[in-house]
Amino acid sequence: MRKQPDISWEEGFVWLKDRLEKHNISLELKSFWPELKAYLIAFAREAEALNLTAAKSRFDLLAGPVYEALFLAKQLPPNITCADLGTGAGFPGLIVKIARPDLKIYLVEGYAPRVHFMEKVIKNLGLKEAFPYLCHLGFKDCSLKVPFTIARGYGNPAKFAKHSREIFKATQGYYLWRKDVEKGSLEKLPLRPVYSLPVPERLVDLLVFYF
Ligand SMILES: C[S@@+](CC[C@H](N)C(=O)[O-])C[C@H]1O[C@@H](n2cnc3c(N)ncnc32)[C@H](O)[C@@H]1O
Repeated sequence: MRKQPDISWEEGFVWLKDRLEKHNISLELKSFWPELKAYLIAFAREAEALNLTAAKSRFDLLAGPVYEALFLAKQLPPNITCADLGTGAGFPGLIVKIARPDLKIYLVEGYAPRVHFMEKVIKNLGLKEAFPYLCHLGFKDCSLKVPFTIARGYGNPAKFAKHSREIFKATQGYYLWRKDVEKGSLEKLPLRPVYSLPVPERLVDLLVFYF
């Protein structure tokens, strides 16, 4: 089968801006696009070395994790401190930070090379109040406490709720639940989300927990 040509960064910008506008996600993409693009280029370059499956194309990256992270970024209250659990190379936390500079974010990850990658990106972009944090949660002690947690792809919503509450003593958590990947039903969760928001045009719900 012939490989589809990918879109250019310019086309990607227009596509993403249109999608955000279409769904009333009022973020000023133009103001943080240079940092976002620089981060995604670094990610695409190193994803394989970090044992992360790179998105198949630039378009997949923008239409999937980036768009979902921006949807989440729009929902978060101003000036909060939060931790992204199992952030990998920075999804969604680093994207949220780039779009929402008012937030203080800890990027918690158990695999050291991914933490080193985020340290490098943060330094190169000159981001303030973004802190990669190496810890294998549930296996190593974690002294970090935060009022808010976020995550995507952390295994399942139950693990997210348990670690948010028990390890971080968080009072609220926002979880991007990929329903096609993480099977299960919300009825069976030990703690139900207070509400969930469908991410438009994705098989993803943003679950909002009060712990
Ligand atoms: C499926 S990846 C998802 C990465 C990213 N959040 C995303 O949406 O693309 C899960 C990540 O969580 C990390 N992780 C899983 N369990 C963890 C734990 N208990 N403590 C710290 N990191 C964990 C893994 O190392 C991996 O980088």
